[in-house]
Amino acid sequence: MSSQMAPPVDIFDFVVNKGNGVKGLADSGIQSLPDHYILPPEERLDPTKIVTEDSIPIIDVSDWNDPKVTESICKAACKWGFFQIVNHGLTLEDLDKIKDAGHRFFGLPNQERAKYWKGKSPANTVSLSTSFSPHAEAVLEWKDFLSFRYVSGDPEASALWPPVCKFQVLEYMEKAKIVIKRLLEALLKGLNVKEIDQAREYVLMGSPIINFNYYPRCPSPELAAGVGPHSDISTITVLLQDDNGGLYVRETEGDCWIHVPPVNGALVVNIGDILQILSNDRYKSIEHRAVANGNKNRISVPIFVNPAPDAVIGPLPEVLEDGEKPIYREIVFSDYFKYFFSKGHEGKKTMDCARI
Ligand SMILES: O=C(O)CCC(=O)C(=O)O
Ligand SMILES: [Fe+2]
Repeated sequence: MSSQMAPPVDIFDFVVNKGNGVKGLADSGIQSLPDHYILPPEERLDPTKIVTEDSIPIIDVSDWNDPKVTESICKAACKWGFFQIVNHGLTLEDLDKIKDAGHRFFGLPNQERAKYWKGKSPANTVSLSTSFSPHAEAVLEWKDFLSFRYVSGDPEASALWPPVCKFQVLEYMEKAKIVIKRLLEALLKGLNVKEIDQAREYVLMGSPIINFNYYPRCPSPELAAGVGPHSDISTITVLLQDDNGGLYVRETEGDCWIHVPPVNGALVVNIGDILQILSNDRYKSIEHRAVANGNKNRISVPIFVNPAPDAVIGPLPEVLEDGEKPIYREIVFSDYFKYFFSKGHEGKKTMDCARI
C-alpha cells in the first residue's frame, strides 16, 4: 500500500494538523528523512558518547518485604535515578498483551487513529499526539503517542477509549498499580516516610497517565530524535520497552549516555522530577532520550505516575526534619505540567522553575 501513495507535500500539515502522525508519514512512501526531523549535528546522539561498560542495576523484587530489596531500590534511586525490576508480578503474557494492544492501535488506518487526535478525541481521558510540543519545537520528534489518563472505574474509559486496546490498557493498569504501590512504599521508606496514607497517595499517584509511545521505522534514525533529552515530570515512571532497545540515560557525572538494554520480562523504573523535589534532591530525576529504529517499528509503554493536578508539591517534612534546608519551593502539579508542555524538550531545565 505504502509505496503507491505520493508522499505529502506539506509535511507539518499532514502529520500534525491532519492528525496522520509520523506513523502516517512513515507509511506514505517517503524514502528519506524530511528536513523537519533532522537534528542539528550537535543535538544528535554522538556514538562516541555511548558508554558500554556501565549499566543501570537490575533488581529482583520477588520478595518486596526483603529489606535488601528496599535498600537496592533506594540506592539505585540516589545513584542512577534509573533501574530495572524483574519478578515484579506482571507475567510475560501481561507484557506481551499490552504491547500487542499498542501495535493494534497504530496498525489502524490513518483516519481511524485520527479520531483520537488531540482536541478531537471523543474522550477527555484519551488523546493521540505526535512529537512533544509540535508547535513549539524547532525539530519534530519521530514519535507518536496515545495517552490515557487513568481513573479507576471510570465509565468513560470503557465507553469511549479505542476498542482495539481499551480493555488491555485497563487490565494492565490494574495490575501495574500493585507494583507501583510497592515501589513507592520502598522509595518513601528511604525518605523516612513510614506509611502512604490517602493524602500521600493523592500527592504521589493521584493522576497516572499511560502512553503507547510509537516510533515507526525511521529512514535515518541517527539524524533524528525519537524523544529528545528530557527528564520526566512524574513521581516515578514505570516503562515497558520492547526488544528493539533505543533508550539512553545520561550518566550522573559526565556527558555520556548509557544504553538501557531490553531485558525480557523487566520493567524500567525511573525517578521523575516530582520525587526529586519531594526528596529534596536525594533521588535523581535523570535525563534520558530514545532513538527510533532503522529496521522496525518500536513501541514503549510508560506509566507516568503523576500527582493529582491540584496536589501541592514540595520537599517532604520527613526529609527536612533534621533542619535540612529545602532546595525547592512549593508548586502545584498542574502548573508544572503545563510549563513542561509549553516548550520543546530542554533536558532538565523544567526543574529550575521550582528551585529556590
Ligand atoms: O520510549 C522510551 O524508551 C522512553 C520514552 C520516554 O522517555 C518518555 O515517554 O518519557
Ligand atoms: Fe521520559
